[in-house]
Amino acid sequence: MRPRLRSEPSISHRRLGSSCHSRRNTDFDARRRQTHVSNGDALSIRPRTPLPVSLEAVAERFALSIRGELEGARVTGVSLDSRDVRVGDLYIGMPGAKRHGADFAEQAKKRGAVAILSDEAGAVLGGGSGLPVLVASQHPREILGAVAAMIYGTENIAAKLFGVTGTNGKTSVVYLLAELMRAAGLTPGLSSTAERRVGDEVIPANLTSPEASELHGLLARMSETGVDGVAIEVSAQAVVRHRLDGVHFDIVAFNNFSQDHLDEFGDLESYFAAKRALFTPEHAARGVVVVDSEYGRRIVAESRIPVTRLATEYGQEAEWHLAVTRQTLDGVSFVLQGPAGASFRGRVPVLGRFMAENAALALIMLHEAGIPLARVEAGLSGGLIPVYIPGRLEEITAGGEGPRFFVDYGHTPGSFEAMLEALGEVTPGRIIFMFGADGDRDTTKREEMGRIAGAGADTVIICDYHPRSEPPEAIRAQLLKGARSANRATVIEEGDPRLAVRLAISLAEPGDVILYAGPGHEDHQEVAGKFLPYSAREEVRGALREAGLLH
Ligand SMILES: CC(=O)N[C@H]1[C@@H](OP(=O)(O)OP(=O)(O)OC[C@H]2O[C@@H](n3ccc(=O)[nH]c3=O)[C@H](O)[C@@H]2O)O[C@H](CO)[C@@H](O)[C@@H]1O[C@H](C)C(=O)N[C@@H](C)C(=O)N[C@H](CCC(=O)O)C(=O)O
Ligand SMILES: Nc1ncnc2c1ncn2[C@@H]1O[C@H](COP(=O)(O)OP(=O)(O)OP(=O)(O)O)[C@@H](O)[C@H]1O
Repeated sequence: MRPRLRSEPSISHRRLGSSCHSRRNTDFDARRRQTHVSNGDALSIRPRTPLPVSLEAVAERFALSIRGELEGARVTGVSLDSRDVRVGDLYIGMPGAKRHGADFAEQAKKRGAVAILSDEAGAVLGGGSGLPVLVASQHPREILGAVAAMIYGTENIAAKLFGVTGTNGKTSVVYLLAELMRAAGLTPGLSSTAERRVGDEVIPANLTSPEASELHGLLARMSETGVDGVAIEVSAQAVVRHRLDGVHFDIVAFNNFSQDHLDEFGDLESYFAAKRALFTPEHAARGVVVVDSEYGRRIVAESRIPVTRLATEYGQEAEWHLAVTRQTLDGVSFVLQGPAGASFRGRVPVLGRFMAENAALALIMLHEAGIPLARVEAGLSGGLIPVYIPGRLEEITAGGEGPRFFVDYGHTPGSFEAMLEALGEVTPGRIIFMFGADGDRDTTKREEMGRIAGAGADTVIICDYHPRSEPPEAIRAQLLKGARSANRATVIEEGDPRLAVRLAISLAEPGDVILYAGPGHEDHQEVAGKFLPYSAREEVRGALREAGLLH
C-alpha cells in the first residue's frame, strides 16, 4: 500500500514499469492522422460554387424593410461573425449579450459584405458603413436559419440528417455514426464539439452546435461533395437559440441526461425541456431513445414524433436491447438485438460500457434511416468499428502492461461516474484521476464532481482547467472539498496542469491507469480573458517521453 501523499509533493520523472508497446489497431492510427487535415484559418466551411441569390427576393420573402439602395445586389453567403465574412456575404448584425453585431459593420464591409441584415438598432449602428441594411421587425436570430437555408439552397438536401442530443456522449455517437456510414459505403459529414468535417476538409469547432448561418454553409458544402449522411451534435443551447432553424432531421437520438449548464438554464427541468424539444415534428421525423433512465422514459412519453427505444439494462421494456459481452482497457464488445431478428455483434476500440451504448444508438439510427445493419457489418472486419474519437478516453500511451494514460473530455458529474465505473471494471491496478473545472460555468456541479472522483478513484489530483475570470484556487477548493468528502481516495492539489501530469506519471505503477478528464481535444486554456496555448494530449505525450514511457 502506498503511503498517503503530501499535499504538495515534488515531481520525479522516474522510469516506470514496461514501456512502449505497439498499438494493435492500425486503422485507429490512420484515423488519428486524418484529424490533422485543416482548412487554413477559415472559421467555417462554405460551398465552393454558391449560386447568387437576389437580396430583393430575400427582403420580400422575409418581409424586411430596406434602408439604402440594393441596386439588384445578390449574395452568395451569410455570416453573423464579421471576422468570418467572405466576399459576397450578407452580414447579420445580431444583437448579442455583450455587443451589437452591427457595431462590426465596417469590418464586415472591408471583408466584402454586400449588405447587412439587422434589427432597428442595428440599422442605425450599421447604416454608417454605407452598406444597405435589411431590417427585420423580429429578432434577426428568429429568421437566420430560414434566410441561410434560402441563400445556401439547403432547404431540401438529399443527405440523411442525424441529430444527437443528451448530456454525455454526443460527440462519441456522432463519430460512431460517421464511421458506421463509411463502413456501409456511404460518404459521411459531421459536426461536433471537436470539429466540422466534410471528407478531408476539417476545421476546429468553436461551438458544439454551430450558429444556423455556419450550419447551412456546412450543409451546402456537404451537398456539393455528395455527402450521403450528416451526423450533427445538438446542444440544448442550439435548440433554444434557433441554431437548428431550417434543418429537419431524419432521425434524432437522446442518450442520457444529468446535471450541466445550470448557469444558463437555471434548473434541470428547463435544461431537459430544451433537449426534449428536439423530439417534435418541427425538428425531426423519428427518434431513438435510451430508456435506462427516468429522463429517457420521459422523452418517450412526451415525444411528439415516433420513437424507438434502446435498453441496456436488464428487464427494461424496449424494441432494442444491448448486452456487453467483453470489456478491457482496449475497448468493449457487444451484441445488439432488435425487432424482426435484427442483430449486430460489434466491438469499439475505446473503453467503457457506455461506448457500446453509443455505438448501439448510432447503429439503430442508421437502421431507422433505412440503412441495413447487414450493410454496415459487411464493411467492417470482424465487427470492429475502427473509430477514432479525438480526446474522448483517448489513450496516449501505447497499450500493454505499463501504466496507461488516457485523456478525456468529461466535465460533468455524469461523465465522471460513467468513466470511473468503467475503469473500475477493467483496471488491474489503481486509478489515478486528475481534473479541474470550468470557471464562469455551472458552479453547482463542482462539489459533486469532486465527490464522485474521490469515491471512484484511488488517487485524485485536482488541477486547473479553464479558470476564466474566477480565482483558480477557489475552484480547486470546491473540487477538493467534494473529493475529500468521499473519504476514500488520496487527494492532492497541484494547480499547474503540466506539473499535475508529471506528478500523476510519477505515482503510477504498471497496471495503473491515469485518467486526465476535461481538456480532451482542446488546444488552449482560458485564463482571465486570455487563451493560452495548451494541449493536454501533447503535454502528456511529452511527459511520458520524459519518463521513458513513450518513444
Ligand atoms: C450564451 C451564448 O450562447 N452566447 C453566444 C452568443 O454570444 P453573445 O450573445 O454574447 O454575442 P456577442 O459576443 O455579444 O456578439 C454579438 C454579435 O457580434 C458578433 N461579433 C462579435 C465580435 C466580433 O469581432 N465580430 C462580430 O461579428 C458575434 O458573432 C455576434 O453575432 O453568440 C456568439 C456568436 O455566435 C456565440 O459565440 C456565443 O457562444 C458562446 C461562446 C458560448 O460559450 N456559448 C455556449 C454557452 C454554448 O452555446 N454552448 C453549447 C453547448 C456546449 C456543451 O454541450 O458543452 C454549444 O452548442 O456550444
Ligand atoms: N453514453 C455515455 N454516458 C456517459 N458518459 C459518456 C457517454 N459517452 C461518453 N461519455 C463520457 O463523457 C465524455 C464526453 O463525451 P462526449 O464528448 O462524446 O460527450 P458530449 O455530449 O459531446 O459532451 P460535450 O457536449 O461537452 O462535447 C466522454 O469523454 C466520456 O468520458
